[in-house]
Amino acid sequence: MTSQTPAIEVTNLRKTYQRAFRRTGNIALRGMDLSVPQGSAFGLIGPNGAGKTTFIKSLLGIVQPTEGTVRVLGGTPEDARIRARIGYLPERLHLPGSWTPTAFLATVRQLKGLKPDAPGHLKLLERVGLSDAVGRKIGGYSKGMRQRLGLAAALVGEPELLILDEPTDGIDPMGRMEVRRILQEEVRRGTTLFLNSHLLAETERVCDRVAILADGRVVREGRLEELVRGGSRWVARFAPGSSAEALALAGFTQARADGVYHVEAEDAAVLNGALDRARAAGALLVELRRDGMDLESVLLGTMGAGATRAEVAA
Ligand SMILES: Nc1ncnc2c1ncn2[C@@H]1O[C@H](COP(=O)(O)OP(=O)(O)OP(=O)(O)O)[C@@H](O)[C@H]1O
Repeated sequence: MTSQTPAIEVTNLRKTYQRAFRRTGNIALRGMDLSVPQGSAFGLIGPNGAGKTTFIKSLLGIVQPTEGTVRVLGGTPEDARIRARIGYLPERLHLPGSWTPTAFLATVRQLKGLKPDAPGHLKLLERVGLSDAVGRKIGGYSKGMRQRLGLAAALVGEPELLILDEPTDGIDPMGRMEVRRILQEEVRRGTTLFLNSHLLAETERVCDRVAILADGRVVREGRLEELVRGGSRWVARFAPGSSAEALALAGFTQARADGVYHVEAEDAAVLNGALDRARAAGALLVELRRDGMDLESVLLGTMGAGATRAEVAA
């Protein structure tokens, strides 16, 4: 695998779940194409039933595609050596209740064909906030604690690719922040992150690329900043007393009475030119931001007017 090889590459991926005693099956993926660059933090979003979990399971060889090709880390999901380089947190975790977390992590490590590393497991448990629960049986863990242990298991062996299906499900807001920090650390280490989360704010904070899956197809894909960018419009707020006429001459259009203006600028030079003219006319800039959308609005816009916020956030 060279540095140019995508971490994940699927072409024309189709999956139909056959149903017993029925002629037609459930179509989950209808010809999905996707390329995830190495080292990226990639978010998959889409409404319920779009095919996200089916896609993730296809990446791991858990679901057999009906048609199409899947390449992961330059190989196939069926190859055990490839799977050993992937850390996976499934949507529904099945953990052995009578085991201790260290015994569980040791087994995960063994299944990956790696040498034992008991001190490394204690560090991992500390990293996911479970140091106080090391001696307890997993059966007594809360939902959030189980999820944290699942994340620790996914991190065993410093994987090159982390595939996480709803990683913060059941985790409290403080815990979510800690998980986000861990994911960001992993991406800085060079790991490729593939995240399926219904918490769009989480995807927005962690990911640099996003794909929208709807009805088994990728309907939009790109850099997060490009998807959420509302074109070349900026929002500027000026201190009270700034002259509206001078600001209009500098290229700013008044948006609200409290000093909020819009300005069109396709690049930094144009933006700074407008700001220089405003300042030269005595206006004091208080706040400046791109007039962008959040990921929820992007998803709503992509899904069409019929989609509701509840549907897209589900
Ligand atoms: N084991 C299965 N047998 C039959 N149909 C299935 C199976 N798993 C998923 N499906 C169907 O495939 C479609 C896609 O489901 P999938 O779970 O991949 O979607 P999803 O985007 O992950 O949904 P959610 O956001 O609700 O978790 C749905 O219509 C679902 O009913």
